[in-house]
Amino acid sequence: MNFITAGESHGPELTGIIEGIPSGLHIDVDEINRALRSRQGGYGRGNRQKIEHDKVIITGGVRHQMTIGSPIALRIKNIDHKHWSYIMDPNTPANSFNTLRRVTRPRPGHADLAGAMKYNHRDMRNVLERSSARETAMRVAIGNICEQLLKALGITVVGYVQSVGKIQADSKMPLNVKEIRGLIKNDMRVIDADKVEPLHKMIYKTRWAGDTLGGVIRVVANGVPAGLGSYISWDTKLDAKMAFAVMGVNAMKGVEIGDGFKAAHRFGSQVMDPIDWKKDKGFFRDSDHLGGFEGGMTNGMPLIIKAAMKPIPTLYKPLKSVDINTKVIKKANIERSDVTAIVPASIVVENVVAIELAKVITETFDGSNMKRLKKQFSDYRKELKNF
Ligand SMILES: Cc1cc2nc3c(=O)[nH]c(=O)nc-3n(C[C@H](O)[C@H](O)[C@H](O)COP(=O)(O)O)c2cc1C
Ligand SMILES: C=C(O[C@@H]1CC(C(=O)O)=C[C@@H](OP(=O)(O)O)[C@H]1O)C(=O)O
Repeated sequence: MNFITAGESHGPELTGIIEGIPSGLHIDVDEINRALRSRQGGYGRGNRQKIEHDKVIITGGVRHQMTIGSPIALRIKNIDHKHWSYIMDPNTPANSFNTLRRVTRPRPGHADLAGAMKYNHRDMRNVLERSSARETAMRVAIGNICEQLLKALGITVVGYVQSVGKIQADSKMPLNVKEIRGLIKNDMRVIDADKVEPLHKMIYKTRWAGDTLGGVIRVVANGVPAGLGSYISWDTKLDAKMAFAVMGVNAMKGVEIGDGFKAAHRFGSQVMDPIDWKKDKGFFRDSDHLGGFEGGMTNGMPLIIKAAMKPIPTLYKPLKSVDINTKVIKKANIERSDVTAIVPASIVVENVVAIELAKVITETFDGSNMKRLKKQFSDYRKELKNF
C-alpha cells in the first residue's frame, strides 16, 4: 500500500492517490467528511477554517461505495483558492502583481529559507504553499479510508491532546479507545474537561501576545494482534515505521513509544511488561509501558504513540529575519496563521498511525480483497489465541 498527495495550500485543490486498498471495502464518504471536519476544529485555529468546508470527492477506485482494488483517487477543493487565483492559478503566466507580492522574508521555523535555497526560489510562496499543513487534509482523507479498513478487522485508533504549552490535561491515561472517545468530546480533545477553559484562556492570551503554542498528542490503537512488523531487519520494524510516519506530520519534533523518554530514567523492572496467560485469551500483559511494541513488532497490547508538536512558527510578533533579495535585516513575513494547531494535529497523527497499520496488515496478509483478508486475519487471531 502506498499513497501520494499533491496540491498547494491556496491552489485549486488537493489531490491524493492511494494504491493497495483491497477490493470489497465499503467506503462511507460521510465518515471521511466527519474526519475532515474534526481536523478543521479546535480552539486556536486561524480564520482559514472559516472559509474551508473540507469535503472529499472520490474520482477513482470506488464503484457504488465499494473499492474495486484499483488506485483510489481523491480530491479536496480549496475554497480559499478563489481569493488567491491571481497568485496561485497554475494555468496563466506570471504577471506584475505576482512580482509585487513575492514572499522574501523567511519565517524562522518554517520551510521558507531552506526550501528556497534548495529549489532556488526567489519567491518563497513556492515553498510555503506546499510545506503548509493544508496537505494534511488529504492525509486524513486517506487515513480515514485506512481506519475504515481497520474497523472491518476489529482495530480502532484514536488521537487526542495531552497537553498544550505548559498545561497538562491528562490526569488519566486510558488504554481503551472507546473510553477515550467518550472522554474527549470537547473542542480541545482533552481527557480533563475542566482544563478546557484554562486552555482557551491561555491560547487567547497567547494570540494577543503575538505568540504561538505547541503540545503533546497521544494515539492509542486497540485490537492490534501480536506479530505485526518484524525484528528481522531494521527497516521492517513497525515502531520505526510509526515514528517515521508521525515525524512526517508538519511541526512534529519528537515521537515516543509507550513510556518513551521516561523509561530511560527507570529500572528495567519498572519498564518491562510481565507476561501472563489465560486459557480464554492466550498471552497478555498486566501493563503497557512499552506501548505495545517489542522487537519492532506489536505484542498484542494497545499501541501507545506520543508526538511532541513545536509551537506554530508564524508569529504575529515576528522574529528577526533577512530579506533574501536585499539582504537587509527585517522582521519575518506574517502569513495568516493558527495560534496552535494541536487539535487538528491530533487527528492527523491518529490518521498516519492508521495508515501505517493498514499498510503492514495488507502487506502481511493477502490484501487483494476484503473477504480473504478478513478470513486470514481472523484465522491469525485464532492461531495466536491458541499459541
Ligand atoms: C494541522 C497543522 C496546522 C498548522 N498550521 C500552521 C499555521 O497556521 N502557521 C504556521 O506557521 N505553521 C503551521 N503549522 C506548522 C507548519 O506547517 C510546519 O511547522 C512547517 O511546515 C515546517 O515544518 P516542520 O515544523 O515540520 O519543520 C501547522 C501544522 C499542522 C500539523
Ligand atoms: C489551511 C490549513 O492550515 C494552514 C496551515 C499553515 C501552515 O503553514 O502549515 C498555515 C495556514 O494557512 P493560511 O495562511 O492559508 O491560513 C493554516 O491555515 C488547514 O489545515 O486546512
